[in-house]
Formats: sequence, structure tokens, C-alpha cells
Amino acid sequence: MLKIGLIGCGTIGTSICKAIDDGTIEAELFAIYDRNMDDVDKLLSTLKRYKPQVMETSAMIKEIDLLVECASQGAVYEVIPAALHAHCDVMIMSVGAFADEKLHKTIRELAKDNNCKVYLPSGAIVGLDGLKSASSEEIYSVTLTTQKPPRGLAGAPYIIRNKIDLDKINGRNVIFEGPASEAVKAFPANVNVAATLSIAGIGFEKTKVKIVANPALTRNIHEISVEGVFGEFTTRVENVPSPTNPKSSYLASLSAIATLKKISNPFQIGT
Ligand SMILES: NC(=O)C1=CN([C@@H]2O[C@H](COP(=O)(O)OP(=O)(O)OC[C@H]3O[C@@H](n4cnc5c(N)ncnc54)[C@H](O)[C@@H]3O)[C@@H](O)[C@H]2O)C=CC1
Ligand SMILES: O=C([O-])CC(=O)C(=O)O
Repeated sequence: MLKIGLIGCGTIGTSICKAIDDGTIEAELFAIYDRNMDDVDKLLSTLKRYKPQVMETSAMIKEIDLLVECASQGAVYEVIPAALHAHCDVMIMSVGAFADEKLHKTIRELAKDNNCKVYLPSGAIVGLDGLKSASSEEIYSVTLTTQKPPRGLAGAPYIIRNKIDLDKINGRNVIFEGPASEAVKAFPANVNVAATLSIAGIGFEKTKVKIVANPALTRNIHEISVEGVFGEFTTRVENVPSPTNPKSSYLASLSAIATLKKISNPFQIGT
């Protein structure tokens, strides 16, 4: 059975561990880690079947088959290269870290050299399948428009740096427009999806991102428009925010679970 270690015992981490615990994902939950022990304890209290060990990732990567990162972009730097060195496969949620070209290159090379897989789930967006197909020919443009209720953007470095008072926004307000490379640094916990889109499509500089704060919303909306030789498509998803973290859509947790279900299943059907 696939032996999993996990870093990040917050919203997505807890959903994943519960899905392993209740058998939705057929895998062994071997170990977990978080820099915040309260989050570790809270997660452990939700599990009925598994009592994973709590250990630093430097120790767990010697024992596991797959390391799941659902912590932060900083954690990607701290743990992913080491895990690949240790011949672990990895699944990464904080995909925005890949905007750092050096890290991106290092992760690709380490995965190749150590014969490891790097899994990036679709996360909170829909349409990556079409973009991947279309990418065999020229893509002219990819645009992501993300709308969130203001509290779904709270704490972002861009909001703090520009002293934007989210409580004072009283209508649909475009607060950022720029390339994905800048968006994922300015909003590291809000638009990792822009990174996944960039990697699947035309890269971090050409992928355009617009971020809108909209107090009228209760959902996180991601609209993707793609134009290329194939024609054009638009997708739109209206995501229910996770109750424990309004920045992260519930679909992101479900996407992580779906990816792990696929990885852990020895029986694969379809192309
Ligand atoms: N790819 C996608 O579509 C999506 C990605 N995300 C990203 O996934 C990650 C997890 O999201 P959530 O579970 O909602 O966040 P969360 O804030 O609920 O939980 C994150 C947990 O990771 C821990 N953590 C953060 N940095 C750490 C480090 N360096 N070492 C150890 N522990 C660390 C925190 O203490 C916290 O318990 C975030 O980076 C988030 O931005 C979120 C939604 C969609
Ligand atoms: O969950 C979402 O709606 C998107 C998100 O936070 C991210 O991509 O970082």
C-alpha cells in the first residue's frame, strides 16, 4: 500500500488525512508534520483509524513513498528537493513556488535524476484538460480572472504592502492585474491556480491574471479564457470556500483527494 507522509495540517491537509482515514483514499497515512503543533493536534483529533507519527519531514522522507505538501510556498523550498533526493514522489499544492525558475528547474531535474513523479493537482480550477490538449499547438493567450469576497484575500503581501483596507471595499474592485509570475508572489495563498495554469500552458510571464475583490460574493470564482490555434474556450467555476480557510476553495481539497485516489489505485482505466 502507498505510504504517505504529509506536511501542512491545515484545511487541505485535514481533508486529505480524513479521506485516507475513512478509506476514500486507499493508502497508509504514515506521518504528518506542521510547524504549528495546535494544527497537528486538531488534525489528529479528527482521525479514527490512523494514528500517524508526528515527525520532521527530514525523517519521514526516509520511510515513505509519497510526500504530500499542503502547507505554503516556503515549505516547497524546505522539503520538496530533499524528498526527491530521497527518492520520494511528491504532490504539491503550493504550486506558486514554481514561479521561481531556479526552483522549478531544480525540481524537474531532481525528479528526472531520481526517477520520481511530481504531481500538481488541478486544485480550485477547471479546464486544465483542454489547455493541455490545446498546448500541442500554439496558444495565443491565457487569462485567469479570480474573484473572491474580500476576506478571501486578507493577509496577502500585496494587500498589506499597498495598505488596501478590505473592509472599505464596497463594490466589485479590480485590485491586481499582471502576469502570473507577479500574481503568485503578491497573493501566495490565493492564486496558486495561476501557477498550475502557467505550467500547463504558456508560462508565468504570458499568463495574465486579474484579481477582483467583490463583497457581493460568497463564493470564490475562477474564470479562465484560452485562445489558440485550436479555437477558444472559457471555463468558470464558482467555488464554495473551505469553512476553515476562506482563501482556499473546497474544490482544492477535493482535487487533492482525487489525485491521491488515482495515484494509489493500481487499477487504471481509460487514456
Ligand atoms: N493549487 C491550488 O489550487 C490551491 C492551493 N492552495 C495552497 O495549498 C496550501 C494549503 O492550503 P490550506 O490547507 O488551505 O492552508 P491552511 O492555512 O489551512 O494550512 C496550511 C498549514 O500548513 C502549515 N505550514 C505552512 N508553512 C509551513 C512550513 N513551512 N512548515 C510546516 N508547516 C507549514 C500551517 O501551519 C498550516 O497548518 C497553501 O499554500 C494554499 O495557498 C490552496 C487552495 C488551492
Ligand atoms: O482555492 C482557491 O480558490 C484558489 C487558491 O486559494 C489558490 O490557488 O491558492
